[in-house]
Amino acid sequence: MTDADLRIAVTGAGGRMGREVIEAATAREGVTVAVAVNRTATDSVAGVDVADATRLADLLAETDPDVLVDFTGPASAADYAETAADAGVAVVTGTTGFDSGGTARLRAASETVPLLKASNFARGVAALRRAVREAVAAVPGYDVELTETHHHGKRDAPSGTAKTLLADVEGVREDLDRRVHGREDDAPREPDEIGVHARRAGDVTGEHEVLLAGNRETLALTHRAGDRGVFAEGALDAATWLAGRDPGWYDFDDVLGGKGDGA
Ligand SMILES: NC(=O)C1=CN([C@@H]2O[C@H](COP(=O)(O)OP(=O)(O)OC[C@H]3O[C@@H](n4cnc5c(N)ncnc54)[C@H](OP(=O)(O)O)[C@@H]3O)[C@@H](O)[C@H]2O)C=CC1
Ligand SMILES: O=C(O)C1=N[C@H](C(=O)O)C[C@H](O)C1
Repeated sequence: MTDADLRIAVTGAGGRMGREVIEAATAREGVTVAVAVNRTATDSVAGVDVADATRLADLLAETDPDVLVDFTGPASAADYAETAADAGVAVVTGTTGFDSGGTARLRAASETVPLLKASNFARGVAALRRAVREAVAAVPGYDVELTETHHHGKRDAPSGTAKTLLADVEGVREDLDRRVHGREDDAPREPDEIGVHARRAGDVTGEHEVLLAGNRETLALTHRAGDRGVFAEGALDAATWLAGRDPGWYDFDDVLGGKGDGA
């Protein structure tokens, strides 16, 4: 499927990311917002009417979009994914903060429809993840500290991207088996720790830094998102790629790596 015939549904249409997705979609040639919903009453966004989210199932049945794009909260994202699965609509979710039960609900939905989940839709973060895995492997024994900074409206901490990066580090360094969140103690750092620091301030869009230190040197790998458009564009790229795929669980690397292209 190409951009030319992509029709999307947007949940959380009144939120920071929902608005950004609608604005990016209406600006992108060939993409149509078929449905937009929000929990609380919301005026139209970029000329797109926003309906009450309780009507989502009916609206999906009426309009039959290709992909539902969700940036909401973990409880609603799981609900919306199930509603989309019931309607046979593919799901792209960028929502973060799922517990194991929420993730299991998404996994169950992915047995019925294609579902793509990513904690970060910036291409630079995909590159950061690769760089982090390579760097961590290249300097065994170095201390690893991860710091993320976000706007003061963000609810979940640490960020979904931070958790993804932590899993990446732990996948390479099995000796790092203890996440230390913040640091408040009277003891030196232990070698099995990964320090995790979440900062919330002002309107920072999103920053992630992985610091490696040892052997009289430091190496810092950092990504800064300039604005939310970068996430919205990545989510639309993901939606375009996902439409028409087989049911299953996909991530943003599948889109960037071209896995399954032409299918
Ligand atoms: N993967 C990525 O690249 C990115 C992911 N995110 C993630 O996207 C999510 C949303 O972020 P952001 O847009 O900044 O958040 P906002 O708080 O600005 O918006 C959240 C939206 O979700 C809705 N919502 C939240 N909880 C519920 C619920 N229980 N039931 C129904 N609707 C609900 C809100 O509705 P209402 O208006 O009624 O409150 C609102 O429309 C977060 O998890 C964030 O981490 C953010 C940026 C990039
Ligand atoms: O809530 C946000 O704003 C962001 N959330 C995502 C996360 O939790 O990693 C991605 C991005 O950093 C912005």
